[in-house]
Amino acid sequence: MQAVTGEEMGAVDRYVIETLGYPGAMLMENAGRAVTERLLHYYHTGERFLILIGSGNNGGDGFVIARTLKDAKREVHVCLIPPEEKFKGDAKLHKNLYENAGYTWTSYDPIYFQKADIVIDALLGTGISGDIREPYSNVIEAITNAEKTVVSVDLPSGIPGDETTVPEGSLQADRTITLQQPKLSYYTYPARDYYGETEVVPIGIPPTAFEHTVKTKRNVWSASETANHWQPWAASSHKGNHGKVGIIAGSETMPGAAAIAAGAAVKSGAGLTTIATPQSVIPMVAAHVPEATYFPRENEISSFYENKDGIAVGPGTGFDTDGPEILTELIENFEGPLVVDADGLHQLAEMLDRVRARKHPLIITPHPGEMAALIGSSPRDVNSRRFEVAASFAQEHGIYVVLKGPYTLVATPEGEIWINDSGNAGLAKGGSGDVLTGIVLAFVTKTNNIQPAISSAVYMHGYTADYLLERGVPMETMNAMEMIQALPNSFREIR
Ligand SMILES: NC(=O)C1=CN([C@@H]2O[C@H](COP(=O)(O)OP(=O)(O)OC[C@H]3O[C@@H](n4cnc5c(N)ncnc54)[C@H](O)[C@@H]3O)[C@@H](O)[C@H]2O)[C@@H](O)CC1
Ligand SMILES: [K+]
Repeated sequence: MQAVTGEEMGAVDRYVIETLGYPGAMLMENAGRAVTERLLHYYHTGERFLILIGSGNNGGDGFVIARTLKDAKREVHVCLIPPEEKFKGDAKLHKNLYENAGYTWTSYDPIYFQKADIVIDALLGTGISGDIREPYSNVIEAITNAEKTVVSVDLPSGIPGDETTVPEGSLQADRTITLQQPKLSYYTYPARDYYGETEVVPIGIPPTAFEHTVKTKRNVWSASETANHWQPWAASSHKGNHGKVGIIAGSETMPGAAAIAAGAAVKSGAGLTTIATPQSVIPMVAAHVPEATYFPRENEISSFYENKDGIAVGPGTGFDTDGPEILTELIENFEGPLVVDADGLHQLAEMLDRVRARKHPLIITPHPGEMAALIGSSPRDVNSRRFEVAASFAQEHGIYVVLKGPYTLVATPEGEIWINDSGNAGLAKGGSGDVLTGIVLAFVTKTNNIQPAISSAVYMHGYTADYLLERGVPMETMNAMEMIQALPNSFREIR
């Protein structure tokens, strides 16, 4: 499913209307009917509806919803927020149809909240710009104070379609029925919290309209995509087929990161895993990952990477003195997929010219803080424009960016984005990133199809946390070792 900004949705609408000849009023009819169908599905025990209508096309949808609910003999009161002469175009047409059907409305008065069970928010849609102005800010405050169930049409009023900060006083919906495509704001926080339960309903716009108008591809990657891209093991395979991976990880103060990343790689299908870590750390890590072989990091690193099919570098390395040289050498000379995480990312900012010159896949897995350090900005800035930051950094440097967080984004060198929809807050703790690095490394090794491999790894990482949560493991106690142990179960369910 493709996610769009408000502006892109507007361009799609214009294309459908002007180039394909669909009447705008028909799309509005489809939109309103699709919402009514869902409302009748959820609320079928005599609930009373109050529909609040704004002056734009979101309000126009409101008139269709009102008419079709009344046709279905439901109890509905309709309040217009702006004066009636403000309605134009398709919204005005549907206001007329509503009236011609013999149905009535009143001006807005908060008294009507008293006789309502469900408030339908058809105030503001993707046409919002800037802070919420009167009279809408007042009405939204009154909705909040009324403490009724709120269902928003397309998006909660105030929240824009694109990713940005949330305007103060935006409406908190219990449920949102989004029209045709999910909007970017749905995949960004804190905007996501305002949507409540959300579903997307089709309104009859054909795929060709998106192909012709939306330049940036941003698609959701979920269980079905992961299953479709699963690489089954052939019966005749041997350990060399599944990739020889190398993990440069761990240090005296952070040995666990090596054990976790390598443990995850071993359980995610890597054929042979070798860990490069300081000599003194090897016995501790080996006690946890007996399947791996070991390489003292003090040795010449070229003999470590030369025969590998994929390398990950960074978890818990601390990387003090030898870090930059190792990373530079890998970027310049290692010919397989190279995954750079954690401490490796701290050095990468100084090597971006080398990164751009690299011919082989480079995958970085920053959290917003690490991403901010790479672009010389703040985590707050990154979080307010995750899509833009991930896509432009990936494109500019010709790499794959895995920008972690809720709805982890995978951006490709072409600037396409894949939005991951698995995972929960149990992942927001130390060690979880090391698990992801191990799974990503195992999946990207021995394939030429890098983006599906990364997205599948990200999906499985999140899904494994969901699997644990569903089986009663509290988010607070979820840890990296449990995640690794649960991989066989979550793999079995998805592949
Ligand atoms: N053909 C189309 O374009 C379709 C549009 N649809 C609906 O139309 C919506 C978009 O319609 P519009 O582009 O008319 O815009 P909206 O209906 O979202 O809002 C536009 C209105 O909001 C006011 N406004 C904008 N920013 C404001 C602010 N900060 N504070 C207070 N008021 C503000 C404007 O003055 C204008 O009256 C979609 O969200 C969807 O619900 C659907 O009917 C499907 C078809
Ligand atoms: K709305």
